[in-house]
Amino acid sequence: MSRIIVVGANHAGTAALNTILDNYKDHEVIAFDANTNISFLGCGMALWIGKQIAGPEGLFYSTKEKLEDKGARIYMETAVESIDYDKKIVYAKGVDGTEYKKTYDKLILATGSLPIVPDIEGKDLKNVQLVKLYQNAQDVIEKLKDESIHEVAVVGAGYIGVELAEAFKRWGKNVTLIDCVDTCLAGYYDTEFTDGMKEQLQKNGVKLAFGETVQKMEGKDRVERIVTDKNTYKADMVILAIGFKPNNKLGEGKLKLFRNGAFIVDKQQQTSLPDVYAIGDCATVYDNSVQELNYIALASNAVRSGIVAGHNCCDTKLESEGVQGSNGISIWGYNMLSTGLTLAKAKKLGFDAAAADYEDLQKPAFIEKNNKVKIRIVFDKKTRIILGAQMASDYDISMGLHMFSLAIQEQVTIDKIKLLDLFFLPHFNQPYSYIALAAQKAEK
Ligand SMILES: Cc1cc2nc3c(=O)[nH]c(=O)nc-3n(C[C@H](O)[C@H](O)[C@H](O)COP(=O)(O)OP(=O)(O)OC[C@H]3O[C@@H](n4cnc5c(N)ncnc54)[C@H](O)[C@@H]3O)c2cc1C
Ligand SMILES: NC(=O)c1ccc[n+]([C@@H]2O[C@H](COP(=O)([O-])OP(=O)(O)OC[C@H]3O[C@@H](n4cnc5c(N)ncnc54)[C@H](O)[C@@H]3O)[C@@H](O)[C@H]2O)c1
Repeated sequence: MSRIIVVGANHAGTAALNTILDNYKDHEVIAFDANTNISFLGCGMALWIGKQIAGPEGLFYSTKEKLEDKGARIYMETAVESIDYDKKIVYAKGVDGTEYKKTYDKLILATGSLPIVPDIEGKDLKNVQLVKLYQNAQDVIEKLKDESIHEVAVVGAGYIGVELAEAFKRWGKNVTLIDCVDTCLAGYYDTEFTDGMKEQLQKNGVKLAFGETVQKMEGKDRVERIVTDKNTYKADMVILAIGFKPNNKLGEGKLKLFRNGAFIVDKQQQTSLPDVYAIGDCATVYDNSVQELNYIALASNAVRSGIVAGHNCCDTKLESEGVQGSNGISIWGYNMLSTGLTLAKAKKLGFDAAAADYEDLQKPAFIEKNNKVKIRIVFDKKTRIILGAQMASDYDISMGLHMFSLAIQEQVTIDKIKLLDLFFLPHFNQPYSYIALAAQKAEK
């Protein structure tokens, strides 16, 4: 019986474990996780902190017991400290001091990511918080109950920062959202779209400090102020949310790394060493929008990569379809979605790119309860291939984005969308869809 060891049992690890345990019976399956919990949905953290859900209970979909019932052996609060890749041995240590030495036939690294911490003065002051783990959310919620905390500064207006800005306003705190670039969500949307989110944040009382670089945080014991190159803001709590980096410690010097340190994997999730796979936030993805390797830390990518590695580990050849980095956000009911490249990013990467934009009502004008919707399709002017799409509305337009994700994956041209058969029912949409109308505006 061959032995598969999985290191890390959050989204990617759990997906791999379930794939192996549900489909294959002739393997001994062992997993180690350094944390106390499995499968924590960080995506629900802002909803929990913002009191939009009653508690964290629903934010977990698996446990040690569930996985062990299926036949695995799961060691929680047990960190893998080193791996001898030549002898195929994993060395781990539990919080109680117990040491483990286990050989493997196949190894899956699912060690995830770590929040990037800027190396600035004051980063170790009390109430300077990261938000990644279940325990981080618990800490933040405890601190929010402290009535002496009025001013919250959030550094990084990416996905986590924007979602948490809303959550803190829901507690009635004064929130300053700081980003070094001059808008929010700049990695995912062009200015024409981020302007809508800026407006939504301001309308709901979030103070925006965009285009400002944080230089230090000050305070005696607890943080009191945050200093940027342009201003100083009062801050009783500071959230650092400036992105993730891959947790690659176990592969250093042994596995080939991407430019940001992620384990380079092929479409079967195999690393540069045979029998060693890497999945989720610690690994690269194949990005169909640029047709090359990339790093995109998302739970959606993590679970798919776990499935792929699970099958390949058990000798069923399965290749990833690649990804587009499809993503979405909903802030006080304003929904934004994107996939692939923004126009700005496409141009920066050297594509001769253009955007086709359209704005409309979601439903026919005779429907009273109606919402504005905005769409942008980014395409390559030479090949006409769709490179990206962005959508925004206070209507739930999320399903529309999936089609663009597939279009990018399959390298569809924008001209194919112009007369595409899109269903119509007045309860949902218009006979002449804004998706097709946007495509028809694509310059020749
Ligand atoms: C606040 C927040 C909101 C998010 N919202 C979304 C969203 O809406 N949509 C989306 O797609 N993504 C979202 N994400 C990103 C998503 O959570 C990550 O992409 C996802 O968690 C990656 O899963 P993973 O299993 O690869 O890694 P991780 O979640 O980082 O898990 C890695 C696991 O490995 C364990 N581990 C690490 N090193 C060791 C070791 N040496 N030994 C043993 N165990 C180890 C850790 O304890 C951990 O359990 C969000 C993230 C955050 C923080
Ligand atoms: N809804 C979702 O899908 C969702 C929600 C939360 C997190 N996530 C994912 O989790 C990962 C981490 O999220 P995140 O919000 O930390 O990263 P992010 O990449 O979304 O945003 C980071 C932000 O920090 C800014 N920044 C970088 N360095 C800075 C500095 N020194 N000072 C000030 N600002 C700085 C960037 O300009 C960017 O706006 C991402 O991959 C994200 O996509 C996804």
